Order: sequence, then C-alpha cells, then structure tokens
Amino acid sequence: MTEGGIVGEFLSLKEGTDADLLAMQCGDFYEFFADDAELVAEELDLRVSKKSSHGSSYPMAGVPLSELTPYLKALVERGYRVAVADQYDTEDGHAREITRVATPGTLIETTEEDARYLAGVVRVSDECYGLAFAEVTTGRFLVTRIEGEDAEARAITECYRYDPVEILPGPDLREDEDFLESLSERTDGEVTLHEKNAFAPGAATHRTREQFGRETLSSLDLETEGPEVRAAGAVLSYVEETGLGVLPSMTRLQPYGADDFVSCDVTTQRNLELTETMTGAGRSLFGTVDHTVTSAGGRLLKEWLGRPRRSLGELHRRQDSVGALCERALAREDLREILGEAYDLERLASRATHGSADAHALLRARDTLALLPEVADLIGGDDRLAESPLSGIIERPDCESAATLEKALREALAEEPPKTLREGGLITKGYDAELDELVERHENALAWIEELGPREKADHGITHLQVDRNKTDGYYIQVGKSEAEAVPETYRQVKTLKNSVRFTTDALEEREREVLRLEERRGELEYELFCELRERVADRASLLQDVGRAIAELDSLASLATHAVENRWVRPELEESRALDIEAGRHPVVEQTTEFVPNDLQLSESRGFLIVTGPNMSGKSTYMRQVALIVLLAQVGSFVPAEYAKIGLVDGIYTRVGALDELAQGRSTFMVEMQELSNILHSATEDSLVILDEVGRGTATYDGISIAWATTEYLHNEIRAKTLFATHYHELTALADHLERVANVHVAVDDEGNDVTFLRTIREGPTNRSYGVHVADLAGVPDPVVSRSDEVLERLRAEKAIEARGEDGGGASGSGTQQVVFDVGSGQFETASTDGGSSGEEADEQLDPETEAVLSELSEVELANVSPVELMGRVQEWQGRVRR
Ligand SMILES: Nc1ncnc2c1ncn2[C@@H]1O[C@H](COP(=O)(O)OP(=O)(O)OP(=O)(O)O)[C@@H](O)[C@H]1O
Repeated sequence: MTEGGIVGEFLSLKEGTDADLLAMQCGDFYEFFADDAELVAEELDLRVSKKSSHGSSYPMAGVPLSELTPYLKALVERGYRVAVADQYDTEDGHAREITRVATPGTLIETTEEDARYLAGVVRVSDECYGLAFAEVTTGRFLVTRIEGEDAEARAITECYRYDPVEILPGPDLREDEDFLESLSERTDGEVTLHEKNAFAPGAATHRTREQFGRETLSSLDLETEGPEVRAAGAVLSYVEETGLGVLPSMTRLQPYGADDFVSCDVTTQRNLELTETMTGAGRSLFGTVDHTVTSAGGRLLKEWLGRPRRSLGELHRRQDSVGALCERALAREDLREILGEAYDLERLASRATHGSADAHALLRARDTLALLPEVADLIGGDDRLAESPLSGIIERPDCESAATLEKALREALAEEPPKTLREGGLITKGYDAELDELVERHENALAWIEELGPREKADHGITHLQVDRNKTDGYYIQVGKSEAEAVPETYRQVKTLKNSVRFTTDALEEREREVLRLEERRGELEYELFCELRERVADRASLLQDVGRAIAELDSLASLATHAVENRWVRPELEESRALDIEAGRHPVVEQTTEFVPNDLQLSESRGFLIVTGPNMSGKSTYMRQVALIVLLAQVGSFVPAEYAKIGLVDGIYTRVGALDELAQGRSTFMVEMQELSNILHSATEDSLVILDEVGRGTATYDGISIAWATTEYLHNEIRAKTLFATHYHELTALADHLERVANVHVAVDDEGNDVTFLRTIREGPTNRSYGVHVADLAGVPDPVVSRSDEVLERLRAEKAIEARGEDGGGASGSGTQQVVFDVGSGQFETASTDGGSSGEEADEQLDPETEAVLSELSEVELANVSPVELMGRVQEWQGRVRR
C-alpha cells in the first residue's frame, strides 16, 4: 500500500476482497473511490467528485447510507459482486472492515417476485452429480443427487428448472468448459468460483450438519460426504462468507429425488412454453393460468408447472382441493380476497434473520399471521372445503405459535412507525415500563416547551411571541422586533433576524437538554426493543416459512380452481395405466385467443403410437402440444381443458419440435434436432410421453425418412413409449399396417374446389396429400411461383416419384420415370428406372414372356430332388434362353 488516508484504506480493503467493487462507509455516506468510482458513476449515473488524499487526487462517488440498498441491488443485478465495508468506532477514531459481499445469489434486497436461487453443483464422476439450491430471500434449501448415463444433461435440466441467478461449480467442473458453456446457455446465472475447500467432503459435511443439525443427514437418508452434501456445504459456506447473516433463515434441508417428479427436460420445458414463450411474444402456460394474488403463490405455481408430479396420492390431494374450490365459488372468492392481503412471509423471515426487516416489515408479518385464523375459519365454516385437503394445509403450520407471535407483535409495535429505526416511535405504550416512563418524561418536557409560548405571552404581555425549534439553533423564543425591548432580563438573545429576535432562557435550555437526552435514550431503547423483537421473529423463521408456504399453496390451488371454472376445465381421472383418453381436448393457451376446435385422443395398451399427418398449418403441432400440456397439467394436479380426460400417469414428457432459439445461436438445426432426438431415445421409458414434430426434416429426404422410420421402430419396439409423431413423410403412414400399436390420424381439411379450408379436426387414418403450395399461396408467395408449383406438383403426383410399398409389393405404378420406393418389408429404399429394369415393381411388369417362364421354372425347382449335375444342366439351359 503506497497511499495513506482514506483512499489508502479503501485500496487496501479492496485488495483483500475478490469482489468487483467496494462501497466503504465514510460517515453518512458509502463511498466508491478510484476506478470503482468511475465505474459506479457510469453504471448508476452518479456524480463523480475529486478526493484529495496524501497529495494525490482520486475520483470519488458516494451514496447516502440509507440509500445503499437500491444502488447495491442495481449493481448486483448488472452482474457485479459488491463488497460493503462498514465503519465502527475505535478508541482513537474510526476503522472499517468488510462486513458483507452482495452477489446475485445472496442479494436479499430484491423486489423481484421470482425466486433467486444460488446453486452448488458437484461432479463426482460422469454419472454422478450432486446439486444444492438455496434461496436466500425465502430460506428454501433443496438438494438432490443425479446418477446415470445422462447425469450431466439431467443436472443441467435441474439448473434450468431452478434458473439460479448464481452458480458455484465444484472443483471438478470449473475447468470443464463444455459444461460451463451448457450451463450458461441454459441459465442466466453468474458463475462464481468459490474456494475449492468449501466443496471438500469432510468440510462440507461438517458445515451442513452445523446448519441443519447433527442427525439431519441420517434422518433424511443423505449419505455423509455425498455429492449433494458437498454442494450444500459449499453453498452454506458461500452464504456465510458473503456475510449476509441469512444462514439462520435456512432452517430446513429438503432432499428430493428425480423419481418424485415427471422428467421434463430443458428442451421440453421450452418447447411447451411453460414459463416463457419461444419467441418472447405471447403468453406462456404460466402466464395463462396464473391467477394468484400473492407473489409467493405465483412462485409456487410456477414451480409446480415446472415440476409435475408422479405420486397419485399427492395429485389426488391437489385435485380434491381444486375441486372443492371450484364448487364453492363464493368461498373461493372470499379466500382469494383474504389471501390478497398477505405479504410474502417467507421473504419476511429471511429479512428478519438478515436484520434488514424494518418496523413496517414486522407489521406486515403481524398482519399476515393474523390472516391465518380468518382463513382457517373460512375453510372450517364450509363443509365442502372443510372435508377437502385444504383443511390439512391450513392446519399444517403451528397455528398456536403463530397466534402467540402475532400477539407479541401486536402488543409491541406502534401502528404507524417511522421509516427509520433510531428515532423512536416504533414501540407502542404498555410494552416496556422503562420506555413508558421515558416517553412520559419526554412528553412532559415537550408539553412544558409547548406551553412556554402562551405562558410567556401572558406573563410578560408580549403579543408576537412563539417558541420553535430548528436544527441549528435548537429551541428558541422568537419575539417580533418591535417588542424585542420588552422581554424580561432572563431572556438571552441568540440571533437577530430581519423582523424578529430569537432568545433563550436557562430554563428553556435545561428543558432542551432534557428533551435531547430523553429523545436519544428513547431512540436507543426503542431500537433495542425493536431488535429484540426482530430477533424473536427471526427465531421463528421456520414458523413464518410454514405459514407463508401454506398461504402460497392455498393461493396456487385457488388460482387453478379459478382458471378451471372460468375456462370450463374438467377434473381428469388419473390412474396408473398406459391409457390416455381425451375427449374434446383444447390447447390451454391457444384457446384463450382463438375459436378453438376441440379434438379427441385415444391411446391404450394396444394403440400407443400415433402418426399425425396433415397439411402445413393444419394444426398438427398444436394438437400434439395440447396433448402434452393436458398430461402435464393433470400431473400438476390441475384440471384440464377438455370435456373428459383419463390420464395414465407418465414418468416423463419429452418433445422434439422446432428449434427457433438454437437457430439464433447459429447452431445447425439438424444437429440440434438429432441431439434432442438422441436425448429422448436415451431417456424415455415405457411410461413416458414422447412428442416428435417433423423429425428428420432438416436433412436430405432419404436420410430424413430413414431416420424417422428407424426412430418410429425403436420407440415402438424397444422403448414402447406413448408417442405422437407428426410428419410430412407420408411414407411413414404405411407403418400402421406393419407395427402393431401404430395408428394413423390426420388433421382434416376441406378441399372442395380450389379452396382449402382447415377444419382443425383430428380424424382417423392418414392424410392423402399435403397442401404446402396452398400455404405458400396464403403466405403471399407470388402468383407465378404458386401456379408453377401447382403444375410441378400435379406432375409429380401423376408420376408418383416417391411412394411406399407394402410387404405385398403393391402400390407403385407409372412409367417412364425414375421411381423411388420404400420397401416396408426390408425397410430399404430402392431406386428403379422403368426403362433400365434393374429392380422394383416396374421392372417386374416389363419382363419378356421367355424370362418370365424361366423364372417360374426356377422357382419351382425342388432342390432336394435334383442332383447337382442335373441342376447345372438346367441352369445352362435357362441362361441360354434368357441371354437370347
Ligand atoms: N384445434 C384448433 N382450433 C383452432 N385453431 C387451431 C387449432 N389447431 C391449430 N390452430 C391454429 O392453426 C395454426 C397452425 O397450427 P400448427 O402450427 O399446429 O400447424 P402445423 O400443422 O403443425 O403446421 P406445420 O406443419 O406448418 O408446422 C395456428 O395458428 C393455430 O393457432
């Protein structure tokens, strides 16, 4: 350190932290110096001034103490990690030390409704990952282990699901650029390289035990030193290191297993537009079904949509609750009205433990706790709701303790406290005897001063006299200039103004000192009492979290019920089977903006694979997504857009549809398509739902058909997953005749005359033609091109340049053209030239009679009855006849 003084102190503190910026308290301001000042000024539009220190001049930018929070938030949201150094008194002046580092994952002062997860990711081997997700604003703390061949992809999917704002990769991952790149493609999280030791098995286990209790790991069946525990330990150490003091709000370690939830990989979540649309425009599923009235409810509903469940019991519980709320419209509206008053208790709990909750925050906690009995009465007072699982939800938190805490807050807090914490006015009368006495003395002293003016006026006959107070002069008696001479001797002049003179007296000064002393003492005592109260609330963090969670759950369920009623959704029958039976199903998002044509779907043990054909734009994709979304909603516990639905539970939903966003990233569409296909073929099981839209389209036709063909066979024969496959390759429709569980459906169009009308109705069987040229016309392609396309199409149709051939060998016809036929029996393409006669149907038809006769004799030879010599003679004879 070369510089001394305040800037020297700043620079030396800065050197000791790996944060990007340092905000250092200097009296009533947090100051940034040198390069930091320039950068912060630029980012936040602050004024830069100059600070001279030890003969040099440095840029300086500052924000008042009370305004640090919004500035910190803005800097952190722009990706900076900001260290904060606070000032404290020492015997010979002040000293400063870094008390916390604000980073994306540990920013508690957020106003965003979305969860802000901090993730730890540990890799033990290619097939074993441990993950921890902590939300410092609510104290949630989840861990999971992912094992198996596709562990990496699934670990990334988990990260996508929680969309962490900050990620701490373990020691084995930080060098793996491919992994880090995938992570940054899939999430917006900042990657932070936290110290390697924090991930060490022993240290991490120790820390996790310290946080959640010694026995927690074994009671939760978590392996000591396991990868998820290592991730958890690292996250805890990071939160501690950033100095936020929110660790106490992390009260519960929640392990979860992949088997609890329906697998729904990143691609599928994006394709189905669960929480965001692919183009950024329009509504996502969440945007459509979200009617929650609290931010915690909204967060939970979003989480539910991203995490459909596999447990019939849990789903039935949610359905029963939604069902009861659907039936009781008035009670539902009352419930939503009460919940609408609730504040985010989970976040309040974190702010209390962090020490950043002010009196208004505690009042909000109090008011929200007070809603609990109201909600319980409402549910208990309605038979239908009372017998539903809703009553279990409201009884889950410890209502008695909640009432006690609410009472304590009611008895302590003043109704309209000031925003600041050190000026008094926070605590209500009757809470603390010492404070009451102080307040009384303070009020008496103030009353004495208040009465001083009228008293002096009366005693000394002065008309223009008033007693007032300001910052520089303190209390004073102000007398009009004309009467200034008439004041008694006890008055001492302190200031002369244009029209008046200010005086003080010994008695007033004494009272003033008393008032100031009492004010200071009152401020201190109230602050102490407030901090005690806040600590008491912080100690009950887990109670607040429970109540907050119950409110969020009720809100999400009421939201699902509201949407179901408003949109005539029905309760699906759920069962453990392979059935999927949907009558008059609709797309939950498209139905909001379109006169939607409902469609059915039937899948069963014997019919598990649908090939969906139909013209472009007819509605194939919409139909398939609608099916996937209905299944997903059913496994969230929601009602579904249909007249009737029976859903056999699935263990995963996999989709392969357009790849808009990947295109924007400049990757080859076909490559992406094949990677996605590969993921599906690796991950899907017999119990999964697979949606394939146009697989193989991005490459040459033959390659495309071959891949589509082989994929169908593999899904049908090996994986046996429930599948919907939309294709423009009509050749594939022939598969229905050959693969037992494959059936064809098509989207019907009415093409009477020259016009094509999309009927949007799904019918059994394959479509007989495509309507691409018509869509080109609709899209405004110039007329000459459209009419020429029509001509070319007619020719191609007449000549049947590509068509399928079944095992019976029928199907192809025509003459004089090159034929490409697909032999269903062999699964191979054959190219046949009708004049060349090398192979295929056309060649057969053109054989001359002599050759035909030879072939017929050949086929009749019974090898067992012919000697080799005789056979050679006959072959020689046949050759002679054919070669002629
Ligand atoms: N059942 C329906 N009722 C009303 N409108 C529908 C229905 N199905 C689809 N649509 C509308 O039809 C349009 C085309 O649908 P979609 O994209 O599903 O067609 P597609 O057959 O998959 O097209 P392509 O083959 O070109 O990908 C969309 O705008 C959609 O909103």
